[in-house]
Amino acid sequence: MVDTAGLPARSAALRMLDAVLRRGDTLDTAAGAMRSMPSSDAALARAIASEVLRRLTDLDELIDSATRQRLPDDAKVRTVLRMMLVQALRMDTAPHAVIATGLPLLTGGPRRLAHGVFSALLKREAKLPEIPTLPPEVEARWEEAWPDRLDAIAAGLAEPPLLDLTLRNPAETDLWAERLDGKVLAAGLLRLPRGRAVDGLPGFTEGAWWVQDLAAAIPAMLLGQGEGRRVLDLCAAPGGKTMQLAAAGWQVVALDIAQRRLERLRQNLDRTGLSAEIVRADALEWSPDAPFDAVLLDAPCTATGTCRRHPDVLHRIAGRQIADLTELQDKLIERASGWLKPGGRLVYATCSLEPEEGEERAAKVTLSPDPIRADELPAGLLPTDRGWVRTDPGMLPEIGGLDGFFVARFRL
Ligand SMILES: C[S@@+](CC[C@H](N)C(=O)[O-])C[C@H]1O[C@@H](n2cnc3c(N)ncnc32)[C@H](O)[C@@H]1O
Repeated sequence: MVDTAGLPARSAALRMLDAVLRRGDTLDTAAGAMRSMPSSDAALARAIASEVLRRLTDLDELIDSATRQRLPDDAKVRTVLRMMLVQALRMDTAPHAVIATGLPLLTGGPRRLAHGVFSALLKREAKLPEIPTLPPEVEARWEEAWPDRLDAIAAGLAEPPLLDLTLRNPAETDLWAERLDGKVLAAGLLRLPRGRAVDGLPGFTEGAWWVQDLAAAIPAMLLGQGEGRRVLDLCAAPGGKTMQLAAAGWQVVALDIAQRRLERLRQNLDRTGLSAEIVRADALEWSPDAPFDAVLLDAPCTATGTCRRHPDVLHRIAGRQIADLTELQDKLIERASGWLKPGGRLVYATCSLEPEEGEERAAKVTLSPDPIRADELPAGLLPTDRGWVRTDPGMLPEIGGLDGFFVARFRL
């Protein structure tokens, strides 16, 4: 009997890939359209689509080696073949199951072609390289920006990331490490194996923690304990850093422009029992009534530093988006700098691997530098010569890596 139980997940993965590669949607947006599917199918669809996006360059090279005429980049048969190959070569799916759930996505000639190419490559014992090959434009960009880090960054992309949690109460780090069987990354930060359903884990319902990559936890850590002082979390939603700041005793004003993301911020605060004043506004037009002791600006960016969990950024982001965002980042920094009390601190962060969105923006800030010290950072990370933090997915490989982030701190 032909096993086609997995067909809806493959069909959804195909739609997700089409949305990302042809329409330029984010993987999150494409996955959002799968909301009505059973969660196990949606999770499998996302895993297949993510793995294809992570390995696209190498998958296409295999496909091209087995076709007489090059298939167009956007041909459906190419995308189906990418999915079939990634499942067989990276996801341990048995070839007969791959065929049974892949070929029904096609009809006629393309179906025969996919069958032939897939079988020929398997017969030839084709393999994908351990370390993914980056798409040429990304490789060129990062080669120029990080010539010594390029191989490590690509190696960091080979596997999806582990599951990092930030605890509401860092004093309970050992307790939650034991309950969740997690590894302690730093006070208040745990790392768990991937693939566990987050909402079923101990402590989720009571809001003892939230999901946040190790690198994403650094910016708020650099403002220390709030002791009742006022901080503006500028570009706050969905609120990972708002919760960190509130848990560290800051009185937080959490501002963002996006209503839906702010709803998630509200839900996150409700679940964790933490509080913040929520403001929905365009930061380019809003002004506060009184200056703040600190501003954390986690600026909108290309998010290329999150390429391990969002491999769509490897295929969607080009120079034009980077240029548009740097303009917005400069404006946000300028406004945020004007909202500080004397002696107040600004932390600027982006989850980007593009120096234009990090180092180049920080170099233009007119506030006084407030260099970050090694003892403020999780073990194994060091500040740069200028007292900034630069992480990339190839760092800390012994514990499973971390997202790419840039963080700088200034003082008025
Ligand atoms: C990197 S995300 C913030 C992530 C958040 N800090 C966290 O830790 O969960 C950037 C945010 O900037 C917001 N944003 C973009 N342009 C904005 C603007 N002009 N005014 C206010 N927020 C803006 C987006 O809606 C998005 O939520």
